[in-house]
Formats: sequence, C-alpha cells, structure tokens
Amino acid sequence: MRLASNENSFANYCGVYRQDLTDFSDKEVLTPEMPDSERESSFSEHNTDSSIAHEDDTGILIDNEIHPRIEENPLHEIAGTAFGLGILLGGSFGLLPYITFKNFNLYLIALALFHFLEFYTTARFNPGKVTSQSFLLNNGRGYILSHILATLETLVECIFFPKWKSTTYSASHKIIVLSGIVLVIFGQFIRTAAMVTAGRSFSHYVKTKRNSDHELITTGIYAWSRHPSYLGFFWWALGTQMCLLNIVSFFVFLIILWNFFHQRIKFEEKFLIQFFGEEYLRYRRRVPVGIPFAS
Ligand SMILES: C[S@@+](CC[C@H](N)C(=O)[O-])C[C@H]1O[C@@H](n2cnc3c(N)ncnc32)[C@H](O)[C@@H]1O
Repeated sequence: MRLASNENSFANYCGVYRQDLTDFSDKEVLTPEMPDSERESSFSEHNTDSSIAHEDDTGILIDNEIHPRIEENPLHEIAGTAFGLGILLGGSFGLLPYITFKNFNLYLIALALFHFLEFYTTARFNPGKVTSQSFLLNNGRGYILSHILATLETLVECIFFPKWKSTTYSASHKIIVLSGIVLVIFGQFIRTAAMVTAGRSFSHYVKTKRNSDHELITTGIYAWSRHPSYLGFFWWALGTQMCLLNIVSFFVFLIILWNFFHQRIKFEEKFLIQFFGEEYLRYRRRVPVGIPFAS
C-alpha cells in the first residue's frame, strides 16, 4: 500500500500571507531567498502528515512522497513557465553577438538557468514536494525589486557611464567580472548540490513541524556547510552583480541578503534543534555556515 502526503495541498498556496520571522507559530514559511518574502502558507492540519494514503478516482493508491500532486502542478502553467525561461535563455545566447554589454546577457542566462534548476531539481530529487511554485519566480517583492534595480542600474550606467560598462575592460574590471562569473557558477553548483543531497528533506518552506520523511542531512555538501543552499544563493546573487559591474546593486544585494539569511538561519535552526535535538547541536558546533559572520 502506498502512502500520500498532503503537505503541498492546494490550499497551502491559496492563503499566502506575510509572517514575522520571529513568530514561531505552527506554520511553515516559504523559503524565499530574499527579504520581504517571508510568506507562509495557511497550512491546514494536513501539513506534516506524510503517511496518509491517497486514492485517486480509479481507486489506485498514490504515494505523494514520490509522485507530484497534479492539482498543484497545472501542466499548462509549468509548460508556459519552462517555455518562457527557455526563450530567455536562448534569446540571451542568440543576441550575444549583437549586444555591446554582453554581461547583461550572461546575467539573464544565469537567471533563467537558476529558476529552471529550482523546478527541475525539486521535480527530480524531491518530486513529492514539487509544485508550479517550485520555479521560485514568485520569490517575494524584495527579490523582484532587487532584480529590477540591477537591470535599471545596468541600463543607466550603460547610457551615462559607458566607459564603466565598457567591454574593453581595465585589468580591475576583468578581475571583477571573472570573479563574478566564477561566483555565479560556484553558487549555482552549491545550491543545486544542496538540493540534490538533501533530497526529500529539502523544501522551499522552512518546516515548523517535522515530516516523517525529514532526516538530518550531514553528509556531502552538508559536511562543508550547514546551509549550503543559502550559501550558494548568497554567492550566486553577489556574483551576478559583479558580472554586471553594478556597484550600487552589489551593496544593496549584500546588505539585504546578509540580513535575510542571518535571520533565516536563526529561525530555521530553532526548529532543527526541536526536530533533531543534540544531534543537530553537535552538527552545528562542527560545521560552519560559510556566509561570513552569518549566525
Ligand atoms: C530551503 S531548505 C534550506 C536547507 C538549508 N538551510 C540549506 O541552506 O541548504 C529549508 C528546509 O531545510 C531543512 N533543513 C535545513 N538544514 C537541514 C539539514 N541539515 N538536514 C535536514 N533538513 C534540513 C529545514 O528544516 C527547512 O525546512
């Protein structure tokens, strides 16, 4: 007999509202990687029970730890989003020869790839939790505003300070851009590796109740950093701004992200200590986060 989880019941996404990170109420918080997006689902009583059998109309028992729930995965929406990201990726590649400041194309490629991989990795390694929201495009106002700021800064500086955005870089420009590209690749790798390693223990929500399939992960990339997906996102985001030579956005991203992850880690670890007790405390003493001075 197969088991089903209602963790991602459709209702979870219907009542999204903001929550202070210090409010440790009996809810689950969406994992947006930027501030202003501390939303949580109005989880119902189903939210942590992964051992409820679920029968479909034909009487077949469905294991929702393994199979995505169709009502949370509108296929037309997923196909449309994937198509849009593909167009962004392909268009940015295709226009490379025609754009003077090619770094912007690289930024769009990194962005398209990041959001595609969020969904793909969840679908592949954590299918019971995949939903159309797993692209993480709806990652909060702060996230969207930050990328709008980055795009505006790029445009404004391309128009008014073309030398700063020149493609014939000075040595310092070259070092900044190359370091940015390395950070984007490194950050994406760490982020995806974390999602693959954590598998079903990973969720785009901070769990405030332990699921039956939630195990403490301390191996692989989690042996090096205890919050590798946050670490990866942090460096990825800063890397994009270095690649764009965006000074203002770089510092805005740095301040916002550092504050956010500092708070988020404290919040998340309170629950991890509740779930895993001494085992987590020992792990916390042994393994650093990797984001400088964060928790
Ligand atoms: C978006 S994931 C982020 C995981 C981790 N903070 C990271 O950066 O890789 C959030 C969920 O992962 C869970 N989590 C965090 N660290 C974990 C670990 N070492 N083992 C298992 N689950 C973990 C938390 O309970 C939370 O529900």
